[in-house]
Order: sequence, then C-alpha cells, then structure tokens
Amino acid sequence: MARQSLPKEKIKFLLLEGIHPSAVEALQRAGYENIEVHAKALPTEELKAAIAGAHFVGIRSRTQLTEEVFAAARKLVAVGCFCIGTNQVNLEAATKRGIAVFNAPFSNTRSVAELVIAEAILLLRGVAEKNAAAHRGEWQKSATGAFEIRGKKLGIIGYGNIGVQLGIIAESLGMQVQFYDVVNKLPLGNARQVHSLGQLLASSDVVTLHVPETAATQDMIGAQELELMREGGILINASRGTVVDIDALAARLESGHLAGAAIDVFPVEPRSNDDEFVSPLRRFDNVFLTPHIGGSTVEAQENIGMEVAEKLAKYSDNGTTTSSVNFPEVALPEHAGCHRLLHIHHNIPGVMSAINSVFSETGVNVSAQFLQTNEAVGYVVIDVDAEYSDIALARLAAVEGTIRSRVLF
Ligand SMILES: NC(=O)C1=CN([C@@H]2O[C@H](COP(=O)(O)OP(=O)(O)OC[C@H]3O[C@@H](n4cnc5c(N)ncnc54)[C@H](O)[C@@H]3O)[C@@H](O)[C@H]2O)C=CC1
Ligand SMILES: O=C(O)C(=O)COP(=O)(O)O
Repeated sequence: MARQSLPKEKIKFLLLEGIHPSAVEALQRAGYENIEVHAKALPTEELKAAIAGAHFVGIRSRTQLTEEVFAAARKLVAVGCFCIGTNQVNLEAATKRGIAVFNAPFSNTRSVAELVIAEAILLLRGVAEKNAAAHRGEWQKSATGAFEIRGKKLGIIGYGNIGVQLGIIAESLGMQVQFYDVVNKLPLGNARQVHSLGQLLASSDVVTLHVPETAATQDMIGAQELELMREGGILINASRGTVVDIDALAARLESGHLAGAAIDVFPVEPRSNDDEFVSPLRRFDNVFLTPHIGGSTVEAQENIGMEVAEKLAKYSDNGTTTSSVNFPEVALPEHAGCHRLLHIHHNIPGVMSAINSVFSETGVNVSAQFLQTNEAVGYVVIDVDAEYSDIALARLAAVEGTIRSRVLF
C-alpha cells in the first residue's frame, strides 16, 4: 500500500476567516483529517501560535501573512488564499522559505461584476438616497438626476478578469465601455482602451476600479483625479481600500461634484463583524457602503473553497504547482511505484548541474525529471527508485542554493 512521506493524518491544515465548508470536504475527500477551522481572522500573536504547527494555511483577504508571521511558521509548506488578491501575503518572505502560495483567480469575478452593475444602475437612479430618505419617512418622487444606464459610458480601471467580465455585462445592457490598464489589452466586444487615466476619468459617467493593491495603485484616485471626473459622475471601488483617498472622495461628495459612490473596500476594515465600521463616508446617503462583500456570494465561496483546497491537496500529494502565484508552475503525473523528490532552489547558475551530478555520482536511477523556473526560484521534481530516495534526498539537500527539499512516496 502506498505510504505518504509524512502520514496524511499528521499533515495539518489551518483554515481561517470562515472559509466555506467545501474546502474541508475537498480536503477530507483527498484523505486529510487534521483540519483546524476558525470563523475569523486571528490577531497576530494568536496567528503566530496557530500557524507554528501548520503545514498548510488557508486565509482570505483579512489575514496579513507578514515576514514576522512566516518566521513563526516553521512547518509551513504552502498558503492558500481563498480569494483573488494576494497583497495580504508577503510573497517574498514566502518564496525565500520555499513556501508555495495559491489563490482562486476566477471564482468570484462574476460576483464582483454583478454587484458593480447593480450599484451603477441604482446610483444613476439616485436610489441610494431615495431609499435612505424613505426609511426616514420622506417621499422623494422625482425624475430629476435619475438616468438609465443605457447609453452611458462606463470607465473600467484595470481590465483584468473582473474588468473584462464587467465590460461584457455592461455592454449587454447598452453601456459604452472604455478601460484604462497599464498593459495593452485586447478589448472584448466594442470596448475601447484609452491610454491615460485622466482621459478615462474625464470621459466616463461611471468609473469603476478593478486593479490589485500595489505600490503603483496606492491612492491612485486622489483629489486631482476626482476633480477630473465629470460633474454628476459616479465612482465605484470594489478592488482594494488603498486605491482611493477616502478623505478626498468625501470632499468631492460634500461639494456635490459627484452624484454618488459605492465603496466595498476600505483603507482600514474591521477585523470582524463584531467591530465598529468607522468611515467619513457614513454620513452620505448617496454612497453605498458594503462590508467587503464583492466576492461574498454562496456560489463564489463554495467554488473557491473547493478550488483552493484541491490545489493545496494536489501540491501536498504530488508536488503539482499549477496556478501558484510565486512558484514555477509544474503539472505532474502520478508517481506510483517510485519516490518523488521535490527540490526548491534559488534560481542561480550551477544549481542544476550540481543536482544532476548527485545522480551521476551516486548512480541513482532517475525515471522522470521535471524542471521549471521563474525569476526567483527553480523547482525540480525527480522520480527515483524507492530504495534510493533517502541517499538522493540527503545529497540534494546539501546542494548550494537549496531552499527546501522533501520526498513524497
Ligand atoms: N471586493 C472584493 O470582494 C474583491 C476584490 N477583488 C480585487 O479586485 C482586484 C482585481 O481582480 P482581477 O480582475 O481578478 O485581477 P486581474 O489581475 O485579473 O486584473 C487586474 C488588472 O489591473 C491592471 N493593473 C495593474 N496595475 C495597474 C495600474 N497601476 N493601473 C492600471 N491598471 C493596472 C492589470 O494589468 C490587470 O489587467 C484584485 O486584485 C482584488 O484586489 C477581487 C475579488 C473580490
Ligand atoms: O478575492 C478577493 O481578492 C477579495 O477581496 C475577496 O476577499 P474575501 O474572501 O471576501 O476576504
């Protein structure tokens, strides 16, 4: 009977932030039972204590995996981000320790796109403030300032998976779609790429952000950019809270320059549903404030739970790194009948020749070898006869440039 290098019952998964139960089910289907589940993000010290014993950790957008946290995660083999964004993970700290990071790049795109479309329709009709007024007993029946979205211009900043999907839905509703992206992108449908952010802001009725959190997107929309937006324009942000300067937005809403906004993500978000949400935008009736729920639908969460758990289980079972965000991608076949050596190393000259000489010098027979590199890391997978894997692993671990090596059987 096949054995695991580390018995499956000893491989510990730590799942945080209310990850959908489909993740536990997928891990159990793959034979993993040692799964610790938390409904919330953990404060740093508790996180450090919990992660110290984990081989795999699953998080969503809230948990910050910093250098300090990785330093405490001595057994950690891989991280699963059960979401799209990976900005909450210090990828450099993970990579230098040979820890693979995975995410779910597509499973919640549709959910975000649907929310943005709904908000665009409701804001163009003034529904946010009419609804708030009605709750206070005020009857604001009027067509003034209420528009159809048909024929309006949607400006998408960041034409990636979400931006593209949103553009298609918007066009089917009769909107004219234009986008701004740092990369030249093939426009789908009749969408049009514009080559300056200023041009996009000045010519769109609704502006929506779908960029990742990076140094370049920090405060990408501040006072100057908001001033460029059309009088009566609408701003939607369901990307990351660092992208929009919230005080500048509040000032533009106060002045009446913008007709409304929908904000799903904030520079500081409450750690849990028990904490108060504080924002200068709370006072505006014409602003939808949602608690970072762009990707929070039953469909998306269930799919994400399964997708990322399966990626973690596959990496654990046979070393496959397909769609890792920091590791070279290798899709590996089963390795029945032999032992599989995994060697993660700095991508520097000389490592592969040193690895190959391990086998020529020891005479250990290699039945298959897979190699993939990225800028930082080389990942080589070698299938060998079971009886020789101990010798080969010891020699591989001593190769200069090695970050981590392990055996699967
Ligand atoms: N509110 C929520 O619950 C959710 C938020 N998100 C956020 O949405 C972001 C976008 O998601 P996807 O579309 O899947 O990502 P993606 O990676 O497919 O697309 C991002 C696009 O932004 C572009 N971009 C990057 N830097 C830029 C810059 N400085 N200026 C202009 N364009 C830039 C990229 O070239 C790319 O086309 C995620 O990174 C995540 O932070 C994602 C899912 C749910
Ligand atoms: O997918 C993303 O990047 C999101 O922002 C969604 O995050 P969440 O899983 O809701 O914490």
